[in-house]
Amino acid sequence: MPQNEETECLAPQQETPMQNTTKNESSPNLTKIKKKKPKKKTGAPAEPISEYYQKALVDYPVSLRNTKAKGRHAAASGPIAEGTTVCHEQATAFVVRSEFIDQQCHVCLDTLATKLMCSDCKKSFYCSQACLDRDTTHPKVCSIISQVDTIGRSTDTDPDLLRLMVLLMAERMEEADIPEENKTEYKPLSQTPYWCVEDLLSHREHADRAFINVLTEASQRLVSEMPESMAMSVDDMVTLACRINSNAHGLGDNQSRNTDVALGLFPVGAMFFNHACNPNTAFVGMPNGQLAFRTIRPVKTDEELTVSYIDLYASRDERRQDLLKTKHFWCKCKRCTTPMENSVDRFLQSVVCTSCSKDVYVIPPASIEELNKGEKSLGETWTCAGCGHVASVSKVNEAIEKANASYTAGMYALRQRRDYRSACRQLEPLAKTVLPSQATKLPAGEIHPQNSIRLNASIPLLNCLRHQDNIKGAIEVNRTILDVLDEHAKQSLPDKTAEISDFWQNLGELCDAMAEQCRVSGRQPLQKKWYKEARDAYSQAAKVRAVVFGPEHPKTQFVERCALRV
Ligand SMILES: C[S@@+](CC[C@H](N)C(=O)[O-])C[C@H]1O[C@@H](n2cnc3c(N)ncnc32)[C@H](O)[C@@H]1O
Repeated sequence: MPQNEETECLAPQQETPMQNTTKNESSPNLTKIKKKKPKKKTGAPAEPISEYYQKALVDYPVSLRNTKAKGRHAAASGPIAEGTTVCHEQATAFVVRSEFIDQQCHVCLDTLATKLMCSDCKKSFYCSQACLDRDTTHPKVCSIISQVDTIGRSTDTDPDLLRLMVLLMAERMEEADIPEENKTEYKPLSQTPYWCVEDLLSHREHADRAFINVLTEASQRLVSEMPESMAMSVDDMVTLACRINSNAHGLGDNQSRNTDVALGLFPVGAMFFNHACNPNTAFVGMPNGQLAFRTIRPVKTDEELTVSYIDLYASRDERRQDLLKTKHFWCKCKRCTTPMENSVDRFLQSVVCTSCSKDVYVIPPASIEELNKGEKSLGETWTCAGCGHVASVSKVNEAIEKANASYTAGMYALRQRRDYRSACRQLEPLAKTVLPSQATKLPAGEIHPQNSIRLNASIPLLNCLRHQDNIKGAIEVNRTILDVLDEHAKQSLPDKTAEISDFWQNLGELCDAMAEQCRVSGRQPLQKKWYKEARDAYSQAAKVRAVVFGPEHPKTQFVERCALRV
């Protein structure tokens, strides 16, 4: 059922004008009139869920709901153990991102050893004749795809978005002949039909004017390359692009770390899995353009199944800004509504108290208006959540500004000058830290060990150290990252995520490399020690991946094989 986007979206921008209207209407007379209480959003059902979606999820322990308070969402129909698949879907369409276009198979997403390339557009790549034969859509869109990069460049539009639009329009064309009554038919793991895409929220009303303008131009150009049977109105194409922006999911490759190598539209998952900043479910890319939603913790009956659309370890202000900008809503999940002084969020953006050296000064979160304007008032003083010590904002902020300056300088050295030494000098002090579980007192007046800037600095630092062949240094940073993620998990954030498994795999590879160095230099006892460390790290990666991705997933099996090999 198409949704009413105005009532469905819980975006704050819509609430603000409504409040203003009430204010403007108040006149002296109104004091005599009883003010109507604003209607509270309740758990009452909104529109019923279409039969197709019920069938698509009938084999999973979920109940599909549509309430005024939460919109369409999935809840647990009974208690669910961690590591349970709660939705598994074949994309209506997906594309390999431009950056990886000749590195992954466009059908199964395997990393390409041998490459079969479409000789006409030179934009479509396959690992085997079997995959090439399975791609029955490509011949219909090949000539349009060959124009996408040129159109993207000249209109300043993302070519990946344009390619996905073209593939979706080809799917729409294929469906034109299916009788209406057959449209609710569902075959397990068959591609979700295009008509479901039209049920998705578009948030077009919130889209940037400049984005709509460039898309209008790009759509006009694309449509001129298409046969009439595939074309749709430019206006509908712009709405389709907005739907993709609000609902598409990234897909990782089949073997390695969590890089998004592809982008797909999965209407069932996108429609029923809302966001929470401390989710109980993760979405994971599967081979062949499929997406699975799997629980990462035990879930109680009736609990909503939620995923995170954004970086879990970003500060509250950063997460809110990201969600407002990209998804157009103000998150009201438990993590976001717990007072700062009781929430893990206070550590992600603050400085260790100079009086107790245990807790941090609470930095009040920004308001919607401040985030929309990009300006935040800091106030005069901040208070420590642990001992109540009051500090002047300028003092606390000095440490934050210093850390930000080091981070910016490090990233500039890395990205603009490829100066790995200088990048390391700037980033290293941010990455090194004493953790709360390892000391009774933390370094007073410094950014907290869990401050998000430390994680942001540690990841590029790891790459710099690897680049300089400083494997020992990289192992130390990798271990600190895992310890910081463990601290977060102790304060209720998930302890099993794709990122955590990636850092265990990374540690395994680094220890493996150390063992190899010892083998070459004939240091046998050390070689043994490093192999054991590598084995342990790969086994940890496998344990986490068995929950997040499932035991059958190629990524889980890959690290299991690594653990057996070393
Ligand atoms: C991928 S869709 C999620 C599915 C959505 N419930 C639907 O009915 O189509 C993303 C959009 O859902 C809404 N949404 C998701 N999580 C939300 C949350 N925690 N609070 C408010 N709105 C949310 C926002 O409008 C967001 O842009």
